[in-house]
Amino acid sequence: MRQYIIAGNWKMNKTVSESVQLAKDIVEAVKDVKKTEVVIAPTYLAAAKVADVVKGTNVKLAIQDIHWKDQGAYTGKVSIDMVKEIGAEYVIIGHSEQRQYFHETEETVNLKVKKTLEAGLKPIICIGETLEQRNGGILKEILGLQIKGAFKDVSAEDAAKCVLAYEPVWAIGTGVTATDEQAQDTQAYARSVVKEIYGEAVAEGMRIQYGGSMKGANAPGLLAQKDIDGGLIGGAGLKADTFKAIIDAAEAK
Ligand SMILES: O=C(CO)COP(=O)(O)O
Repeated sequence: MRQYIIAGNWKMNKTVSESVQLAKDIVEAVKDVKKTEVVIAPTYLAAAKVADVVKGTNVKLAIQDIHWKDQGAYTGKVSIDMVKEIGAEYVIIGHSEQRQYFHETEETVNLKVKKTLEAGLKPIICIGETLEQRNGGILKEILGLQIKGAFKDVSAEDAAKCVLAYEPVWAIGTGVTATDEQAQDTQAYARSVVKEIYGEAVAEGMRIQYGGSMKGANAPGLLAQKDIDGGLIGGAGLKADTFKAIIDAAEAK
């Protein structure tokens, strides 16, 4: 049985004080959640203060990105040691917004995955196709490249610590969700690629989140699918009650 993981990716939303407040609201809202792993990913600026809020609670901290170098002259970037020191457990890597707007490539995703694992933290590796790619019939090819690229030279033991997040680009922030069937079919395919690389045990153990306009109303249908093990939530993660509605759907399974 794979444990559901519901993660709120706050993206470039919330000031530091707003982030602290939202973290407090979420901690309070989920204090009785037992089965589901709950994760939040604030901005860099708010991360250390949010870390203090979630310490000792059942809410875990993720960071939205890292640089793969240990330290040095990389203006604007944050290293894995900085992230580790404040107690983050997860790092979101390869988000489609990073890929679209900030030159993220399969190679940089792979470097970040390896750096995160080396430091003992867990990557949430985002994959997903654009509408043009889906309509052009290259969905499987794209996912195959993304998954194989992310896991290049990563051992099976390390791969087993990773979470995959399938986020169709056309469903992010658009209000258009993949249907239960589209998400299930694609995620089953993603799992088959993991199996091809690492075999049955790693593939069956790996959690694969769905992301893209997930909310309380569509979460029960999505989370009922065999290969959907949670959600990476954008918009609905910015309020404790809408985030909690998705967690409730996971808890009810
Ligand atoms: O990109 C996402 C999470 O990383 C999904 O965002 P939305 O839930 O706003 O569509």
